[in-house]
Amino acid sequence: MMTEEQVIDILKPIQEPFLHKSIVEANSVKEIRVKENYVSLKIAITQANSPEQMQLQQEIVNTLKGAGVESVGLRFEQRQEEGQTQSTSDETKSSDKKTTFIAVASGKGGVGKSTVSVNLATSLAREGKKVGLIDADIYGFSVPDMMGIAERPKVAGEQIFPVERFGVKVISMAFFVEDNAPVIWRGPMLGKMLNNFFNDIEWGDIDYMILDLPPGTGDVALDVHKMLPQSKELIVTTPHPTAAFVAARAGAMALKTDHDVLGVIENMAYFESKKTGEKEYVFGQGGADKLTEELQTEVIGRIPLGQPEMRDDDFAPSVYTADSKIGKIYQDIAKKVIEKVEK
Ligand SMILES: Nc1ncnc2c1ncn2[C@@H]1O[C@H](COP(=O)(O)OP(=O)(O)OP(=O)(O)O)[C@@H](O)[C@H]1O
Repeated sequence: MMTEEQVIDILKPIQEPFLHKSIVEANSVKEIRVKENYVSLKIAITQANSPEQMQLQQEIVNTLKGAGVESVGLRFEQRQEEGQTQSTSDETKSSDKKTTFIAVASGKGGVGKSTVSVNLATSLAREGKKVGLIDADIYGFSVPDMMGIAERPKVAGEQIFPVERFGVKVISMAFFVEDNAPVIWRGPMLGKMLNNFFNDIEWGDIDYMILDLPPGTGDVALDVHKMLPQSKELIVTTPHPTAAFVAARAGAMALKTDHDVLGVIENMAYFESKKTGEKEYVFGQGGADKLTEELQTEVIGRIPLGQPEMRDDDFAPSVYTADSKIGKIYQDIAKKVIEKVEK
């Protein structure tokens, strides 16, 4: 049987991922228990529930097993400044109390719901918020491509860690299907999958959880409403009166299920000439105003037509940079959302 001192010796070469010194030297090993061929450890890490924690976990397990330990039990906790530690083992999931859920909905496809979800999430993160984004558009998931996400979530045992991009933690159905195969699921399966997105992912602390809903008022939208009675709704429409008319149905569903409608975002609201600054209302005018009247809410922002700049160094085809004109409009939208939620 191994002694505690021997375990410490074995752990010495392993680095604390954030402090760049050994976990032993950094006093990260808080508890050691050895019972026959079983070693149980409690480790304090600078950033609990991070991908680094997962790598450290693997390294510790592999190292101990390499030294002949048969089974390893590991618990992590958040490292505290004053040498005090607080267990986070029960807090790995997002704590619902603090998290504001915002479902982004539209009456029909193609109005820019996913583009708005992605840019709202990124802008909230730019405001310093902890943001999660669930691509709940499980039939037509597009968020990873839009944000230029190539990697897949890290998995450790039963834990799944969302992929982080521009400070936003992202989970999409795209991560779980092979080769972009279409998802053909029936209603009950969809609800189950959404449930998994909420409960089986290690979100950590989240201030704002954005949900990119499928277009329309189908099963998934309804499931989200049932599952998250507290979620707030943001409705995306184009300025065309017909689009707004269809969007009103999505809004009506939110209201019927007692959900708070935060407001309306009018996307593709106008085209602004770079030369003259003149605005052309390509898709008509008045749709969002009509919708807000109907839903007794307000227009949170109007986004003109325009594609994000293409950047080779940080490819994300649908994310507007912070200093671009549309990026700034999204920043104002994020500020307004924060003000409305936190006032
Ligand atoms: N303001 C805009 N200016 C120019 N193009 C835009 C704008 N907003 C969105 N688009 C483009 O319109 C297309 C549809 O956008 P997006 O996928 O976000 O819509 P959606 O409502 O989520 O669609 P679906 O419901 O089919 O997933 C995309 O190609 C997107 O790049």
